[in-house]
Amino acid sequence: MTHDETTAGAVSGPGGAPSGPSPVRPEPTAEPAPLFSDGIADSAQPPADAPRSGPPSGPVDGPVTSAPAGSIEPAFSGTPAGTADPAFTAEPAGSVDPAFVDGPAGSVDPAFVDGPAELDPAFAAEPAGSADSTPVDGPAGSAAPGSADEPSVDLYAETDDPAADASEERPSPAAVTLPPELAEAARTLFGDRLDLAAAYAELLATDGVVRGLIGPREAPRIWERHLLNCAAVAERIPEGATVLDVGSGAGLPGLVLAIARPDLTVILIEPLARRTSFLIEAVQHLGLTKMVRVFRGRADEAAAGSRDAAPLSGDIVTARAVAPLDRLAAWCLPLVVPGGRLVALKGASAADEIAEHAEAVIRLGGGQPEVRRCGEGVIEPPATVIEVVRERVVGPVRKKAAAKRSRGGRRSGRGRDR
Ligand SMILES: C[S@@+](CC[C@H](N)C(=O)[O-])C[C@H]1O[C@@H](n2cnc3c(N)ncnc32)[C@H](O)[C@@H]1O
Repeated sequence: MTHDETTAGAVSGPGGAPSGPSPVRPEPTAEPAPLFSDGIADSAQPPADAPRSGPPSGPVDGPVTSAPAGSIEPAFSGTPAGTADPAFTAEPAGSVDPAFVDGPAGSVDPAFVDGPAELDPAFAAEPAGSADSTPVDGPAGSAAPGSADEPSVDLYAETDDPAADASEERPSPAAVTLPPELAEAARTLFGDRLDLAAAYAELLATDGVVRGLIGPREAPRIWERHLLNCAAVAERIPEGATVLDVGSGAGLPGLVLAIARPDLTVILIEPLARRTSFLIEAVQHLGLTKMVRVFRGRADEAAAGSRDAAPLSGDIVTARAVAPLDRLAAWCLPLVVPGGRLVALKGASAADEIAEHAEAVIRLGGGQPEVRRCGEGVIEPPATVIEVVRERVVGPVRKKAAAKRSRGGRRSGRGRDR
């Protein structure tokens, strides 16, 4: 069932508002129930455990070309019109046309494009040496080397000098040809949207690299490390769900999920200008404007809403390589409708993160975090996610408690002084 006609109206209100039964079913319906296990995948994180397909079953169809089906524009770049985003002045020369920031009129909700951009000072999620470590308005993000959530740490770390990237030759789309040994897995995960996935892979490997969003050495590994790994998570998402992808970066996993699952409504939440520009263009290029929107801002800004944008919430909130589980829960649970789930793509760190952060997650209104493996029998190793059901709506407890404590403290302090 396709919902390509889905519009912005499908986005529900504040995370805490909805009452009644959750639209989220506890188990996925998109595919026969996979053999979920609570065991930990060896790791789903590139590069250590890049997913590989199962043994190739006979001859494959050969390389998938990047030409997507009919509705997709043949070329990603073009002659844009509009206003340049000053943030683009820092872009590698010639790699990005600033006028593309706003995209063709009407294709992306302006309120989303122009969302607040200041970065969370606790922006430690921005990996070391990120190609895009300069936030639009906020403080430069400092990296958390070796932080636990990292499928992309290596991915981004390879592009710590965007200018250097820009000086490189534009990567060849051929670099991202679907390896024959992954073809079966790709067909299973993307079905008749495989051409669309190929178009996105090409975009990542060309514009994504040129614009410093991913490292040049990622290009040949895009299928195994990124597309298939992210697409495998689709089995955890119920039919027709609204998915918010926090810290989408170049579209992982949100854009991949939108490609693999046309029944979804997807909102990509990303604060950095260069990344949101890429996302907007990618959404347009792939012909996904009816089901995917781009919100420029932080997760907490998306949850809070503003005068121009209603608070966002979704049945499922995804995140990959964004923050450790406790911080992720603080950012993402307010975006999840009660009964819905946070689905955090993690690797070998999953069990450790749960051991370390489960208490914090529960304090924040989440249920006991669970490890799930996705894509078993399709990719090897399967993708590992941590899932957290939003069981309770928890207000800004810390702030209130802190204020009370602080008032009480001052009172008792004054008392003592008197
Ligand atoms: C390491 S990148 C991962 C990008 C993508 N998810 C991937 O797996 O390739 C982390 C992303 O999270 C975004 N981010 C960091 N803090 C955020 C916040 N508070 N709200 C939303 N996005 C955030 C950053 O801008 C960055 O694009």
